[in-house]
Amino acid sequence: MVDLDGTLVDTLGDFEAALAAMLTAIGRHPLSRAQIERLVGKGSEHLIRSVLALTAPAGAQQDPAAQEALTEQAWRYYQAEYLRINGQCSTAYSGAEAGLKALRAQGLRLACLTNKPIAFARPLLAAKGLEGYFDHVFGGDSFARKKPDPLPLIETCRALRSAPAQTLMVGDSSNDAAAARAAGCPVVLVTYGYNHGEPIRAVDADGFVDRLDALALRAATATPTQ
Ligand SMILES: O=C(O)COP(=O)(O)O
Repeated sequence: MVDLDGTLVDTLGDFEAALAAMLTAIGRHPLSRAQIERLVGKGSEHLIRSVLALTAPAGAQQDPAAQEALTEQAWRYYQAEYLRINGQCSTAYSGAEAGLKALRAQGLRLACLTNKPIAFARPLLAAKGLEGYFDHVFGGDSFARKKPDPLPLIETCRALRSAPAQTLMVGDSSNDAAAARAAGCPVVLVTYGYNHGEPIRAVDADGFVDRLDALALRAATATPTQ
């Protein structure tokens, strides 16, 4: 199973554009890509709440009800804008499509498992010509809990009809690795993704690859995994 943001597609440009529109609409300044990179990977609700906390006017005290109302409003702006620009400011990583194609050619069943809402994930994969490689696509709202909880990985293994120990998670972050460890799945991390702005090689994983097509080459000589 393969993560989406930071693993298959570099989506920072989409996040930057959608967040800038949302922040401007509520009278705040846009964030830089470096700031956004640290916040991506834990789903949209976490992103919106973190962005609102980071851009809150200094010394401002808000009561919880007003804060919830602002979060709701921000989410509505963000969702509409993200759906509008989804895929326009993002690029599939070099080697991503070739890697998926080669893994499929080896007879492996593939799932995309992202914390992105499913309503964002499907159109993005379609826009980048990647949707057809997957037997299943699951988003952050497809199950009751998101990565780093093991539940989405366990459910994805079930959908793939593959035991967790035989099912490889490919991701770009400590979030993906923690979920894989908790689910009992082996995990390989790509070295070019976001990892919440932290160095990727410090993360506990079973391997690292610089390109997805390099992973496919390695899989061709190893035990079958999904
Ligand atoms: O947080 C997101 O929206 C995307 O997260 P992902 O790295 O699981 O694709």
